[in-house]
Amino acid sequence: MSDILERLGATLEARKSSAADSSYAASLYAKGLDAMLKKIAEEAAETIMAAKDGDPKKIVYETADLWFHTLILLASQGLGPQDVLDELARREGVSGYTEKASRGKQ
Ligand SMILES: N=c1c2ncn([C@@H]3O[C@H](COP(=O)(O)OP(=O)(O)OP(=O)(O)O)[C@@H](O)[C@H]3O)c2ncn1[C@@H]1O[C@H](COP(=O)(O)O)[C@@H](O)[C@H]1O
Repeated sequence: MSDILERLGATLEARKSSAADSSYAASLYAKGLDAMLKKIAEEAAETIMAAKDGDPKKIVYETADLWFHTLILLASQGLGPQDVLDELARREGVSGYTEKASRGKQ
């Protein structure tokens, strides 16, 4: 896993036991699941708008915000970036068609 994802995942895990007013992540955990999901929806919309604008710097910036907020969601559910990387690794070399078919959705 990339070092930054590993460090950020560990930081976000630690923030789960921090006081709500001590950090941005801690405040979002305290607000609860709906607040986390709302931020993900907002950041996804901002990423889409950046792509529609065709602005590479904005796309990267907004995608970083989106990833960051999904990492908060993962941590809140007892998961971390390694879980997603493991899933991507599992899919390596498996075509979308094969994957869908194996789940009986084709
Ligand atoms: N990578 C990030 C990061 N990316 C985005 N953000 C915050 O996510 C929010 C993004 O929300 P918006 O773009 O909507 O901006 P906003 O209007 O300020 O947000 P709201 O007030 O609407 O929630 C901003 O407050 C950003 O500061 C981040 N906050 C923290 N991190 C990392 O998380 C670590 C822990 O952060 P704390 O929990 O603050 O200690 C830090 O050391 C950083 O490495």
